[in-house]
Amino acid sequence: MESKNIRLNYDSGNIISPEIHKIGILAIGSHLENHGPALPIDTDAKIASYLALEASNRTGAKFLGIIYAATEHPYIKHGIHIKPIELVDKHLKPILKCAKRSLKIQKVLIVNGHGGNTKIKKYLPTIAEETGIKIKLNNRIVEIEGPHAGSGELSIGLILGITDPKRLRECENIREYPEIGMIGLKEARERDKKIDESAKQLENEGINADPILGKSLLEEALEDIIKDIKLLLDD
Ligand SMILES: Nc1nc(O)c(N)c(N[C@@H]2O[C@H](COP(=O)(O)O)[C@@H](O)[C@H]2O)n1
Ligand SMILES: [Fe+2]
Repeated sequence: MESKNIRLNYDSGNIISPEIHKIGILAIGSHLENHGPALPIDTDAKIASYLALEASNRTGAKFLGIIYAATEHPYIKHGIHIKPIELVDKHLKPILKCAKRSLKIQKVLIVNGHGGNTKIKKYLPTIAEETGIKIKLNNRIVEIEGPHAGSGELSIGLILGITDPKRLRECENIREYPEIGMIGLKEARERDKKIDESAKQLENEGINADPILGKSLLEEALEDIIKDIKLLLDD
């Protein structure tokens, strides 16, 4: 039951401005994607959720949770994904409309933790038009984390507590875990030059899970996310 005559304390707490309550932060990752033996299948969802919640805590913007699906090129066979248009129509648009209706959200920063989701960028103008919400997509962590399920994600996982350090040695077994660095995903490497380069990078450098690297990757991404929140606030 909604009570219209409650005056809410919009200026309370650690917030950058009372106007921040119009801004929502929505995480998107992948919950069903292989990341070798030392990382869970929902690594991308957990990394995106951590970044979205931490940015929300540091700025006061509203944390809107996470989308339950992800998209990917069909030739990258390391998880269960849906088509971009399905992700947009069945998951993204409904949650944005609900945030506007229930929380009076007017602007949303989507924090992405999965490489394949960068493809939703071309749908954002249409979604904004249809929902009346200003939308920005932040891919920073995906841009800087390096090869899939490689040193970057393993290091981030050490900070988040989702990497199993006892299984790091098994990451050398590419036959068993072809998704690591996408080294064993032959078709993906043939179809996408960037993926092939990323695989070669991991083959040359090997795996090195380092909490100092993990912390610096997360802080660099958070800095970029908070910059985007401030741009949305001023827009
Ligand atoms: N080029 C490219 N296309 C995709 O569709 C991808 N999923 C990726 N992934 C790259 O691998 C790293 C981690 O990926 P996830 O976040 O685990 O999907 C990162 O460097 C991505 O750019 N790359
Ligand atoms: Fe990942």
